[in-house]
Amino acid sequence: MTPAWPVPHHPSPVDAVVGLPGSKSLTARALVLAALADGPSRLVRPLRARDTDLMAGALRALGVRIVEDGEDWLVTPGTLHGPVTVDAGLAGTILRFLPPVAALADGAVTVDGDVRLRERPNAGLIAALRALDVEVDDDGRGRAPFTVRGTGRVRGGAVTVDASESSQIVSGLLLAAARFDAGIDLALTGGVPSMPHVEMTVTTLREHGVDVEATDRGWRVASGPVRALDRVVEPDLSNAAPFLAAALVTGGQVTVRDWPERTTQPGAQLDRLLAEMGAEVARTADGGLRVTGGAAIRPLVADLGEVGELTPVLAALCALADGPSRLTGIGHLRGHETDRLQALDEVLSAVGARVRQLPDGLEIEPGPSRPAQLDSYADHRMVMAAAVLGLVVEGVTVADPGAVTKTLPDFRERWAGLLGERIGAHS
Ligand SMILES: O=C(O)C1=C[C@@H](OP(=O)(O)O)[C@@H](O)[C@H](O)C1
Ligand SMILES: C=C(OP(=O)(O)O)C(=O)O
Repeated sequence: MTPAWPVPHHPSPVDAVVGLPGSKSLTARALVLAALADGPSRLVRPLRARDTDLMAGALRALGVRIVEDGEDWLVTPGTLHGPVTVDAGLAGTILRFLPPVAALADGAVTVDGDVRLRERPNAGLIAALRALDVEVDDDGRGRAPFTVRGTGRVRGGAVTVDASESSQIVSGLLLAAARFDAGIDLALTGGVPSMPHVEMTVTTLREHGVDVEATDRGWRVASGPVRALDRVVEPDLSNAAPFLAAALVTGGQVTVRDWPERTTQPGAQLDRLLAEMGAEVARTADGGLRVTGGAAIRPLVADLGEVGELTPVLAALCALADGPSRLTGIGHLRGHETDRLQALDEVLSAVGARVRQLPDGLEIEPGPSRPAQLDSYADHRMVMAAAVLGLVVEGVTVADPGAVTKTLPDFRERWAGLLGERIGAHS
């Protein structure tokens, strides 16, 4: 447990240009595909944070060579083998991307992690692996800890998958499928959240020369080699959310450097969403995204099913808006790092908003703000949401803010930099 964080109070307009480390989601995919490739790959500026370091550790344990070269990672595939126990921490990307890779290994691979990881839904993935004749020992509900007993090869072929609880179930199967004997013909039984993340998987696979196509009911991946590939990892646009939100909350201006022209990251939708909330959004001549806040924050009525991971910061903005908001399409957030609908209800209510939980979302009505001692819920994005609230709500503290190590270990130093403060002044 890290000591509680008194969140900086800074209602005056911020004016800052920030750069951000690599995308968690792109780093995870790049690592997995480099591990399954036909030669060595270089990852330039991968995210170095708990989720991605644990992913690298898991792949190393399976026989992949991953070494540092300055800020880069050099990945050299090896013969995948067990027996091994993998620490997935609290990472959904490891929980869902690693088991199909483990199925290609020879030997038992046990996946375990934090207490909360053991509650994160995964039944759809385990059922799909079993349908492909992969032996898996689990608690009967598909949750960690479970053991994949690989034989060095996976039959592959047609499989029906329930990915209604997480898009990562689809992504995990597609990422490894080119190495299955018959590839995969994946048909969905129901809906899937976070579609941009599945598109990110498809795009990343194609960049590695994998033949993948959308079908009527899902996706088909042909069996074949995964080409090795050197790649520069884009900055994490979801982690841009709290920094850009600071512009709205304080009526200031924040530019995020190196905003990609084209990307599959869901954070790219921040330009549209923040504009809906009253911000002025523009591209800068040198490739940044500049967000300027106005006199007030407009409420948001939106289906966030495609961009679920943006919800905590957007919900914090809703609590500071000039009218009631309604966020829907995010029932699956109950299975994230914490039950995010419950956590947001508690946090936003504590600072004075009136919150109503819906089966698939939240209604948020701003109220007179009040100081509050908040919890991080071991959730990086809840710490970031609290940081946004604390800019204008005086007296906000967050217990155990170290949760940010999941994707942005130096978040608090960066936040102090945004505000033109030195860390230590407030923490
Ligand atoms: O594939 C990925 O990298 C991710 C997919 C999404 O998962 P869910 O579909 O479970 O929400 C997203 O929320 C998560 O942060 C990252
Ligand atoms: C849901 C998230 O993470 P994970 O990859 O662990 O699912 C997230 O980062 O918001």
